[in-house]
Amino acid sequence: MKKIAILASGNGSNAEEIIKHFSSSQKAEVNIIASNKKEAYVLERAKNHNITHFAFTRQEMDAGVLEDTFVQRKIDLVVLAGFLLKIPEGLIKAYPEKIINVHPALLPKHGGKGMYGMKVHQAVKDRGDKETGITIHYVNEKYDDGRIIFQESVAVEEGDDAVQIANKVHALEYKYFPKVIESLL
Ligand SMILES: Nc1nc2c(c(=O)[nH]1)N[C@@H](CN(C=O)c1ccc(C(=O)N[C@@H](CCC(=O)O)C(=O)O)cc1)CN2
Ligand SMILES: NCC(=O)N[C@@H]1O[C@H](COP(=O)([O-])[O-])[C@@H](O)[C@H]1O
Repeated sequence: MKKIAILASGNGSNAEEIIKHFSSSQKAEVNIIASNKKEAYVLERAKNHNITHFAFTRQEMDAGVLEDTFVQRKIDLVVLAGFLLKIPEGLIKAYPEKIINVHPALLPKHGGKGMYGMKVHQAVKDRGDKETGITIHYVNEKYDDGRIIFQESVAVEEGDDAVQIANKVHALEYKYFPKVIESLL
């Protein structure tokens, strides 16, 4: 049974879709969920699904709590699902090409420091892009710079506001992220 760890900083709707996708799988399980925000709703979702979960501070992350925990639990794949801190070198070294992230745009467009959540969708709107989408990529030491694994696009229509764009992107995430994760295990 392959073991998945999820890192998230907020609501956790992607985490929930991943949990549901693997809930009856013989191949893999969501083994642990962790957040840098003790009040993040993703931790409530983990609790509701009886999945081990914990909160950590930036200092604890920089001291190696994530790689220590994940190596001890024999985690096979680390999944970033709305995680908003930079993954430190220690975790990347411990999990080379084993940390993946979903970005809510078609990288290299609208990526990098400061580009997360609604900020991304507002940028798509402000730029007047005719399409947006999702990018699933390996995580390296820079933001949104790792090797791209998968992209899917969706049209941005004239009257779409940032929230409507976000909803379209979320639909793509829920449809494809769990399947791409499964394909990597
Ligand atoms: N080493 C890496 N760490 C992370 C990556 C990555 O590619 N390499 N991806 C991000 C996820 N992400 C985009 O997909 C992303 C998340 C957050 C930011 C950002 O600018 N964060 C702010 C802090 C926000 C906060 O504390 O609430 C910042 O760094 O100032 C950019 C991109 C996850 N980690
Ligand atoms: N740059 C990183 C970034 O913006 N990630 C985005 O945060 C959202 C988290 O939603 P969720 O907590 O409901 O899954 C997702 O749309 C994800 O693509």
